[in-house]
Amino acid sequence: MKIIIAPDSFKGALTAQEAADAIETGIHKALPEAECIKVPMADGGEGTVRSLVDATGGRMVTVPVTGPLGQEVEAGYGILGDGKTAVIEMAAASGIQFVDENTKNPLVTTTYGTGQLLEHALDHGAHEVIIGLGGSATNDGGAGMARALGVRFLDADGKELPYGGGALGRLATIDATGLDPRLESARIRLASDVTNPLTGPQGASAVFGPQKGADEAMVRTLDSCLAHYAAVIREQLGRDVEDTAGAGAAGGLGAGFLAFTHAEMKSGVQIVVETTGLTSKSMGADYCFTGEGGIDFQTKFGKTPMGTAQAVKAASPSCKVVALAGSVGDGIDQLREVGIDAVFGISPGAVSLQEAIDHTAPNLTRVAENIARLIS
Ligand SMILES: O=C(O)[C@H](O)CO
Repeated sequence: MKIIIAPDSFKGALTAQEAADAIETGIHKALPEAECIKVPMADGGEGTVRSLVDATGGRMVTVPVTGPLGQEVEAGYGILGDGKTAVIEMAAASGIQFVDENTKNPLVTTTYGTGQLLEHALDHGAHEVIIGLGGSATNDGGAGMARALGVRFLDADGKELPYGGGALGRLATIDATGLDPRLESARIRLASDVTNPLTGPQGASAVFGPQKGADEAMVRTLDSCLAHYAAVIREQLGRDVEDTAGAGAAGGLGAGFLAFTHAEMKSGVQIVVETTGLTSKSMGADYCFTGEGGIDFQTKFGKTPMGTAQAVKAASPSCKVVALAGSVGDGIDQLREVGIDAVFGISPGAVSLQEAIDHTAPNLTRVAENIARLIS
């Protein structure tokens, strides 16, 4: 019997690799002969770098870069097992965790450090880069990222603008002549956590600005700065990035990548499926065990268990897909439509969140073993 084990991480408890190990232990207690193939998964959100590094036998690299407030921070990214693909989560360099209640200020925060990570990856031989967008402290449209890669953003007097989305209203000229030429040929795939446009009521500033410290007046300022930025990009670079789905991700970093590189925007789980080779590994599979910390109807909008189920069933239509979750929310019946045949909560009873987190591995093992006993 061939069983694919392809969970996401269980946030705060286990990496995807650790979750897969715990599930495998349970299955082997009941089905010692089963051929288990472990594929740590992710959907582009937090944990994606770790899962892809683990799934491909890659390695982590840590680099000092400029944090969102201009401070030095240590940021990690992954080089995958093929040695030529880098995976960067923008939040590692420019994330919300680097600011606090007193310092968060999306008028001034910058994605410069994300650009430095990308440059470091190119310097170390990456030809393909996967960038996870989301969890940012920034609202600068990716101008900081582009600046780190050689673009100059000038005001009407020809002076370089300071960091931050609040300065973009004064943008007069984009000088992209110094843009790193390696970006011409690098394949960049953006794994976005949202599909919002750059500006407007559904845009980066209106929807995500408040969580980064913007009040109503600041949201209006930031939104008009990004609209002006998009207009200058349109005029001077001939690219229209304002309304593209995902352009508003990570404070408009999506738009920055679309404006200054040949990046393609894709669903995060799709990128992970492609990179791990999940579909080909699933040929002839009888069962698939997937899972995530929390599962509910939203899982069908592109989260890991859904993307996993679709990839596995594309390879083996008769494969049964079982999802294990720390918490099971409303509407899980809807998940059958997207290929998840059954969902099991792993908690043994009413316990505190901390207890549930602490016991995630043995709980996964116990439930996987019991399901495997039914199968056997
Ligand atoms: O970083 C952000 O702005 C949100 O996570 C949406 O991408």
